[in-house]
Amino acid sequence: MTTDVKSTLVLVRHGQSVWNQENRFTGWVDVGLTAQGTREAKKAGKLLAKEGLRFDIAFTSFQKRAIKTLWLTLEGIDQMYIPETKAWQLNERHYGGLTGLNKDETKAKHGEEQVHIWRRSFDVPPPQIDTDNDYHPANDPKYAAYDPAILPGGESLKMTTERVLPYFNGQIRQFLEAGSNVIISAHGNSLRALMKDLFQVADEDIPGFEFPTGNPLLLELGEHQKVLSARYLDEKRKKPLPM
Ligand SMILES: O=C(O)[C@@H](CO)OP(=O)(O)O
Repeated sequence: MTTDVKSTLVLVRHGQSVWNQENRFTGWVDVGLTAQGTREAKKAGKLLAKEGLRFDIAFTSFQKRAIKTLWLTLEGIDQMYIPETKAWQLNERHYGGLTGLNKDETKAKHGEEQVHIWRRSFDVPPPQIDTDNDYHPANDPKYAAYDPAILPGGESLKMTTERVLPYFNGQIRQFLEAGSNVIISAHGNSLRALMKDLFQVADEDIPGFEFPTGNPLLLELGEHQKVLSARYLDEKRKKPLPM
């Protein structure tokens, strides 16, 4: 173990979802895991079990693909007892007017480059949808308790960062500061928002980073949550890291 480690943070992107498999822009649509996604989440638990870590608290989104991934992962390490907080702020980036479209068909219509910009750029949002659109969270009973004005109808990664980071700083950082081990099960882009902050990735470099599904990223953190080490637990399915 690296010296001066104060806490451990594990970030896990949900296992493959039904719309990942169908190659559709998903965002806030609450699709479930596929059979492969379920296997990936169980494997995440097995990989974590080998690390012998004990977690103090878990966080996840309001979306069942991430919630189920958390549950299967915690089951795999026999730590289902830990407190678990769900927050919409950890949801996937809202894909606005692209929601539900097939990614390859969208490339054929708008070009590869435009689709890459929508998917991976820092500050280019997808087309916005109105609050009367079926895909707007204002029409989803899960978000009935929230003011529609704060719920997104299409977000860039930058906009996603603007709700993920205040949540992380206000609700999660205190546990890491106190030396607790924390697991967050979330989504490709809400996790990229966190990665950007934790690794201090420049806006222009963030398109180069993305999370594999169901592969826990284990971060050893020092003082003030400085990243001391980072590695994906499934070596064969890892992606580049900004360190
Ligand atoms: O569709 C989505 O919501 C996300 C994650 O699956 O896709 P992308 O890879 O385009 O960020």
